[in-house]
Amino acid sequence: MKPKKFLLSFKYAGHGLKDVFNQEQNFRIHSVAALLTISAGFIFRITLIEWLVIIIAIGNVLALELINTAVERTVDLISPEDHPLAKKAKDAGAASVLIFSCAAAIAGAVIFIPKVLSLL
Ligand SMILES: Nc1ncnc2c1ncn2[C@@H]1O[C@H](COP(=O)(O)OP(=O)(O)OP(=O)(O)O)[C@@H](O)[C@H]1O
Repeated sequence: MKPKKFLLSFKYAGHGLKDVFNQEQNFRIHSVAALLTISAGFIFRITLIEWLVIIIAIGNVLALELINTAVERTVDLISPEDHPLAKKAKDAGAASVLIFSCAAAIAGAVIFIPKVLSLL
């Protein structure tokens, strides 16, 4: 790949990120949750392994939100009218975000609940 093309791919990814952040409320909610979780990580001085779990969880939730938005927009482009397959595609995309968000929330609870309880 040419260096210019490689750098342009970062620019296009930045455009995608900015656009989804501006357009999608769920992505903004997950971004705020990510910032709060990272702040909690610093406050509770979590371990290196705990940081790895948190960073992987946050990265995957946000990446899945971006992919889900891509699915939604592609479906809207291909099938502006209601169609049972359009619904199945969108609902499967939404379910992927839900599944990983639940897993990330459980991982966060396993890491942070004992630390919060130890303060009581
Ligand atoms: N073209 C379509 N055909 C059939 N069902 C659809 C279609 N578009 C959306 N739906 C369904 O309607 C429900 C609500 O969808 P809605 O349009 O509110 O959200 P979305 O398009 O999935 O996401 P967003 O609001 O972020 O664009 C979902 O179950 C979705 O699968």
